[in-house]
Amino acid sequence: DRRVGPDLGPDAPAYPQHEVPSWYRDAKFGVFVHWGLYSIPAWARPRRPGEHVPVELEYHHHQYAEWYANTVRIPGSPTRLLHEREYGVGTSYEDLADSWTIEAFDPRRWMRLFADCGARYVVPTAKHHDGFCLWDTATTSFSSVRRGPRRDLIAELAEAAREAGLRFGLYFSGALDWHVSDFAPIRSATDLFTLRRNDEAFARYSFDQLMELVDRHAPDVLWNDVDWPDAGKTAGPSSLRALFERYYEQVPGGVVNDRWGVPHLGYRTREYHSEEGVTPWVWEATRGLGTSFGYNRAEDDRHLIGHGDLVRLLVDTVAKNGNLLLNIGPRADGSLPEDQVERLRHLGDWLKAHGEAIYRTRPWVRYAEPVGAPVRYTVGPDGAFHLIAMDPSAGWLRLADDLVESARATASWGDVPAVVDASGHVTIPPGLRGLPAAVLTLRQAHPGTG
Ligand SMILES: CC(=O)NC[C@H]1N[C@@H](C)[C@@H](O)[C@@H](O)[C@@H]1O
Repeated sequence: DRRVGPDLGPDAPAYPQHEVPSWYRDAKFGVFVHWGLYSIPAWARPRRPGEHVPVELEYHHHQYAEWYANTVRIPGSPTRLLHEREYGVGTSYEDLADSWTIEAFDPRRWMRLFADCGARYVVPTAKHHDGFCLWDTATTSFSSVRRGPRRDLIAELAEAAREAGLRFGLYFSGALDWHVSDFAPIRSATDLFTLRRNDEAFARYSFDQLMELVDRHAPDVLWNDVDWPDAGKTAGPSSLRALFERYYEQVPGGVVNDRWGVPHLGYRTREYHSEEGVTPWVWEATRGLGTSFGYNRAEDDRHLIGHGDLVRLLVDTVAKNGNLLLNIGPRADGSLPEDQVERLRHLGDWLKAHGEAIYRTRPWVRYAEPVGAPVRYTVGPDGAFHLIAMDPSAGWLRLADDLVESARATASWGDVPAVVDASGHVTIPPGLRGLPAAVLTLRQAHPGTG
């Protein structure tokens, strides 16, 4: 029962054409940061990987800690019970704003870490569904400048990101803002579509907020979430069309995602999912390191993706023409959870050794083989062809027929020549068998260059 979008009628705006910029396609790896009031309670009912939650409990047991403001309002939810126990019945979620202190916040350290771990862009939340603004906005007093930290966190993050050589994007919750809505809590997928404002005043509010951020920081990525208020989807000075036109004018190398609810997008997004194969469109896989974007203190190492699986997730995504936007959920005080940092560093170490097979590459005509050892393919800007073995511990693999000839002539594991026999059997050097993925590079032009 997905709500049919508004009938935009004959005056439906014509949206600007805008290519996904090559910096974005070359970047391959970005860091998402969900940080806000929800990081104070930092709690959602932990969901074990693969656990099935019946659809009627989806929202009652929401695994996203950043949804606390909604979950806490569902009578009897585990979040409501925890909140009453820890904060008392009389404390609202919004009251927490005044208790937010960020004594451990060090934006330069964050950005140096992300850059050192191989990220090329960073996308922090400017405003999530709770409506709390992390920048010096003139549109509301519900912000990190007027409450709690009394600091313009987006400005500090923007400066630190660019100082660290990172592209700087912004996440914005276009459709949901629970501070300026007074609906009942969302308890189903249907509620998610019906319990939201679509009026002109809200469309203008969202437009004004996002334009403040565009005018002030010229973000390289506009990462809108869920949808946009319907009243902003028709013609008018504060319409989405006007927003895109102003954005592209001010940020010619900028890029938007695909969650605006109108027939305009930059790259497509997949959340905790992947594409099936190489796609003609540019896309981005996003997920938390665990089952939540906002920090969830109820999660432990068992809930987080394995170090090796994280490397293979990036490789698989890139081979399918995607980027990975990996989320970090800082604690309220601005410190970064050690188990998250550890995975980021492990990915960074792999990228330091094998980044040539990732950055600035493009997919080949196929991303993998239907049978045989799991491999992924990428093609470098210089024509170098990379076969990435996804299970080096097997010790060997058999090349597809169309690769054997060029492999026998030029293949190497880094600077170690590869041992390839006439049947395409190639040995994986023992020293590489402990890696999460090993890279065989063919330097010579090969069949089917993508
Ligand atoms: C598919 C979709 O609309 N997801 C919304 C979801 N996006 C994540 C990146 C987080 O920000 C969630 O809190 C948000 O609800």
